[in-house]
Amino acid sequence: MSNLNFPGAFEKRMLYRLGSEWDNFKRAHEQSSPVSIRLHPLKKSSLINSEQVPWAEQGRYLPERPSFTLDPSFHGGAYYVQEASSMFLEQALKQSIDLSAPLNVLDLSAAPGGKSTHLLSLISNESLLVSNEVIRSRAAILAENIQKWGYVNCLVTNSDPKDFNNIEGFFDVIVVDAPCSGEGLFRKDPQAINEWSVENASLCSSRQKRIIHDVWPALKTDGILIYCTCTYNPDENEENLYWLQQEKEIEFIELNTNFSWGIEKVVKDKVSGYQFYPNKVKGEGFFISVIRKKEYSESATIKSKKKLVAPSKRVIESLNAWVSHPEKLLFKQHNELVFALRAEKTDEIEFLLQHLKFVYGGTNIATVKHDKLIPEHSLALSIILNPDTFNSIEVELPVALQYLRKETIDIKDVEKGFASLAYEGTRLGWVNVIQNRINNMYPSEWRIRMTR
Ligand SMILES: C[S@@+](CC[C@H](N)C(=O)[O-])C[C@H]1O[C@@H](n2cnc3c(N)ncnc32)[C@H](O)[C@@H]1O
Repeated sequence: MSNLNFPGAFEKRMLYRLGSEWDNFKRAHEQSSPVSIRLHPLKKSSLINSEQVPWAEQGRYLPERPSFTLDPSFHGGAYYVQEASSMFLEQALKQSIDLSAPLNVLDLSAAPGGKSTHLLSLISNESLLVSNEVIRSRAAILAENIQKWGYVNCLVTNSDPKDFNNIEGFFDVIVVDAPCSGEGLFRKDPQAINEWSVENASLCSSRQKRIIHDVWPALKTDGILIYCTCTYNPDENEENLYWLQQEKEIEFIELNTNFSWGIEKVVKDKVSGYQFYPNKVKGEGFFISVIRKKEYSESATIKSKKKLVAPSKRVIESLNAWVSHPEKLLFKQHNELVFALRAEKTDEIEFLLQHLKFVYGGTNIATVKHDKLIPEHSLALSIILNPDTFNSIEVELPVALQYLRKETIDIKDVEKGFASLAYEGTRLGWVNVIQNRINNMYPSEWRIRMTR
């Protein structure tokens, strides 16, 4: 990375803001971006011993960028590739709310799923995450990443922020990782420089205000709004929050940051936020602020129409053996598909579905075909699979890659029936072992096309 040409107006503003730090800021953009991942807390990974991201328990820096596409563990959801600064969400949550409580959490602008998978690792099993993305094609990628992460307490939706207007006082936490002018990504993605303009940054600022305004009623009194962007533009950060402070009764939550992390506090009147600069932190540009809603909010009355239907008793009895804690789940069926939801959140999910556009919910368990049950791919990747029910076949890298490319695989001496395929202890999906062959059940739409 070298010789980035910053837009003139950006350079002028940053020079004024950073003063003597400007040269260091520019120099940081001549270095390559640190590579970081966040480990799944319940799956295995050989990358666990890499250097830890100081503000995120499962965050790890890698010495260089490997080919993630050719690492089967990545496809099994053993880790998520995520920029380190944005993992600071963990501190924002841990320092502002009791994460052992059963919470309703909304990630409003969630695709491709970095913050949502992180949230699922942090909240309790009794909590519910609504992971929403307004752009349809991006919502599909989000659903894929959520399935790979394998938690059952999540609902993926494809709604506009204003659809949350009717879900008054429902959420304990709302994360708005707002679409922004992306100045903090200039190093990692120089294309962001070409897309930047004064007009676009100003449009982003107005859109962010509209998003916060639309989603605000859905936050409970005393609930937490975590607002973040990957930009330095004050109009999209502290100025927007200053506007919020003028409009609503709120309180900013101060976070403890270790001096050595290099994070800068931004203060404007009563507004406080935290800014990450690539010359000071080991990560990209980022802004985050944590706000408590102080004004009164009516709480949503959970009246659901109970549209979701249960599968037959016979199906439930069979599937009870497929999952680890069947007593904590409710199975529901839509056409041939049976999926599981956390029992205590089912009414809330039914209520939410009256207002939001459903994409994916809970964990897909099985397809009912005549009187047979065929395990769903999501179940293989999920943390609720009962590991004793199906055979698991551990394979080496070449076979794992053949499997992920959906090619024919040849494994000798395995029992007939459905079995999961695992690489370094992480399940990748299902195979069906029949007489003389093995059916590769990897989803066609997810197969990898890269050969090396
Ligand atoms: C910064 S990205 C989110 C990244 C994501 N939170 C993560 O950690 O992986 C912002 C998201 O906002 C979505 N978005 C775009 N326009 C929006 C709007 N008007 N309201 C809400 N979200 C919007 C984008 O599609 C994009 O997925």
